Amino acid sequence: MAAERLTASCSSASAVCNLNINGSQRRPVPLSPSSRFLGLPSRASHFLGNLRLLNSTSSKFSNSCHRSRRQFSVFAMAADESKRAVPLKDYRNIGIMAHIDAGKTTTTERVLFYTGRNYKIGEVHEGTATMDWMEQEQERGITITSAATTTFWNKHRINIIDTPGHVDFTLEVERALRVLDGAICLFDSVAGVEPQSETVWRQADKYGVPRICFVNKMDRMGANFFRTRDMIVTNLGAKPLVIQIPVGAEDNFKGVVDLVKMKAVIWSGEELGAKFSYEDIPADLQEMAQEYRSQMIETIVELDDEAMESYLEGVEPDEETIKKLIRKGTIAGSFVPVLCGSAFKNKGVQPLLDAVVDYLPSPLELPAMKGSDPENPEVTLERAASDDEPFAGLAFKIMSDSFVGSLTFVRVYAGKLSAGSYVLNANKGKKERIGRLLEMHANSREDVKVALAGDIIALAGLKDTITGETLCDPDNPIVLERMDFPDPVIKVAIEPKTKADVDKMATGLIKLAQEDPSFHFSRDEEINQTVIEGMGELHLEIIVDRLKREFKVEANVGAPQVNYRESISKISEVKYVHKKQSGGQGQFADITVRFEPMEAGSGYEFKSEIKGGAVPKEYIPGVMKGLEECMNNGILAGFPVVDVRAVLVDGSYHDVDSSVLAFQLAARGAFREGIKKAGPKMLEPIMKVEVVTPEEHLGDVIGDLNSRRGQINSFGDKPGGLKVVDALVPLAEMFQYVSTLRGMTKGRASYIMQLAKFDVVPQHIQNQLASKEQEVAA
Ligand SMILES: Nc1nc2c(ncn2[C@@H]2O[C@H](COP(=O)(O)OP(=O)(O)OP(=O)(O)O)[C@@H](O)[C@H]2O)c(=O)[nH]1
Repeated sequence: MAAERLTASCSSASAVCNLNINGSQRRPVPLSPSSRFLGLPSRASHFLGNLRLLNSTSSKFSNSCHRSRRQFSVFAMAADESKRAVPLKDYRNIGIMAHIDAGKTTTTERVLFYTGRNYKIGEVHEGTATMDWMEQEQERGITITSAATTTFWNKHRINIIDTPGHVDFTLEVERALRVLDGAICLFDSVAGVEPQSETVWRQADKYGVPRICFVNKMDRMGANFFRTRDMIVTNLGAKPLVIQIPVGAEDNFKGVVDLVKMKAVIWSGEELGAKFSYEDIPADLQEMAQEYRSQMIETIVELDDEAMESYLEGVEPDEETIKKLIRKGTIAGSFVPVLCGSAFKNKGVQPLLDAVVDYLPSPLELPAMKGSDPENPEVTLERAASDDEPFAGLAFKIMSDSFVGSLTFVRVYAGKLSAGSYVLNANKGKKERIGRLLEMHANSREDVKVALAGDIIALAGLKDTITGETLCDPDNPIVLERMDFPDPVIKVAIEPKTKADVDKMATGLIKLAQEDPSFHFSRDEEINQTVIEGMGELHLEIIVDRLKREFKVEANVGAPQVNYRESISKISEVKYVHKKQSGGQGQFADITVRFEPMEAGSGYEFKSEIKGGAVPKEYIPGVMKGLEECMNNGILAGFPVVDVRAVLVDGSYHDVDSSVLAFQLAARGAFREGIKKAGPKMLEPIMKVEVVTPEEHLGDVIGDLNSRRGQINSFGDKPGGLKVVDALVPLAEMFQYVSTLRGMTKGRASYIMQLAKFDVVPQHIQNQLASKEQEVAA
């Protein structure tokens, strides 16, 4: 099962994104009713099956959560009165990040159990035994995940925000990381640091999210805590701070040595709720425990002069100081505390929760949220985490909901939000009425009247807000820093099967695009075609499946195509004069534009260096419009042009004959000539691919990757006598790879892939793409 799930994780190329429902799409994308998506159930359903599998346990525990509503009501009452039941310093907004199968769901369920939800836990592994269980999941669909769950530990309120197990949907991870304050990073102690952990780790670095690591599955054959610790150094470039060491391993895993207390924590059994006790450190571990404790203390005293001085004089810091310093270093990102356990065998979860409380930050310990003034984007504004600040929150997820239509999940950064009030969507400049405020607990919900700074809340009935937008106090507008949504890398044409499907499809596409900024669609009336774009095959398969299931749309879907880009390699400067005199008023515009290559991922930028009104202000929008139109249609094969800055350097005008339109047309001419002179090039998405295969198929796997224009970067070993191959391969060569790999290795190999970079397309392929474009244009 693990291999199957791993395989499923890959083909979608890993996700991410921008909402662009109006983007222009001139070139027709072939549509063959063959439907690799709708007509080919095998692979699609394999993927979807796996997704359902992921959701299944959340639904199990979600249902069970209804049983413990009383606890929530207590909180809700306090919130109704705008009083804090839990001080903000005792909030922890956290996520659990992991490579697929590392045990995120199992750990989350244990967390919910030990934090007071007295229900029978649904074991992930039980479900995998029967297909019935997956069918049941199919019934439930893929929309039942919750985005946030609230629970309590040692009087602290812990909001756990979903980060999906499936890093294919990187956007999901990205937006979760954007709104959480700390994270638990889970590793499988046998596999160590796996590629998707590396990806999420880098994302967490990007958002500066403090982390603690939990080396899970210590009961598994081949478990190795210290190897995983070393991989945290080599693969992640992080500084681990070992604060526990395991007592035993594999079948003999009994508990942990807590290096802060210098006590062994031993569990009496492995059943749910098994008791644990603090005991003396076993004799055979005393030396090792002492060594790791010394390392821990030497690391942390560096953060505090006084503690360092005492330590040098031979005085060890006391428990309280040790905890304070671990907390300080964790929040500052100086190191990552490393713990271990076995979620499945119910060992190590309670100390993990203690570590969340002890070492991860409350909203108060993080820098104030930054944003900009919507009226004047150059002005930076801040909102501190406080109920007394003006309200500011970020919508980070939209979810369809069968009861209330759609739910918008908002992280409240500052101020209070009341049911029935009006807030400003600062990105759109529109007011939204807050209908119901719902506090989510897995799949159950509780109406509350007020949400406070630090809360994660679901809003029902918002009309215009999409993921990534800021809601704020209308009298104190602010646009909070947006999340990054990289552009989609593949696209397919989609055509409704019947007239009745046309409207339903439009409604469905709009709703899905609102939920998922990594999904774009566009409609070209001229060629009567709708194209959907996403981050990979799996991503678009899910979209098509959701159109079918949730919006009852039957559609034909074409084969996937890569979203190529065009760019330039050097600076060019052109003077272009647009001049026409055909009786009556003429047209005149004269501009000089410099085109400069920019760093990868920079998109397109326009700058004006006009001095002394050489081109009057009122004509500059014409130049901008002309250039922008052209940027959607590169000169090589009509793909969007990226990473280019266009600078309007100089120009002249005519008092009578100049107009906005004349400057727009001049800009188009300047674009054509300027890009031609700037060394135009075509770019394609390159995927980082990792294939895990039995040794006997290694040769075939490598030969096949080479034939796909792959560049093999490294080989390695995996537990179980498996080989791992790391390669960079163009996405265009990876369609259908899952079935080739399966055939080649009798289903024994698996792979994952994610977007690594955009790179120049080899000349012969550029020529093919360009001649295809010419055929289409003709
Ligand atoms: N032996 C052992 N198995 C575990 C442990 N934790 C989880 N598992 C098993 O590992 C498999 C994957 O666990 P999940 O909790 O679904 O892992 P996940 O990270 O949520 O997986 P995705 O949601 O698919 O990414 C299941 O069969 C679990 O029963 C553990 O501590 N020890």
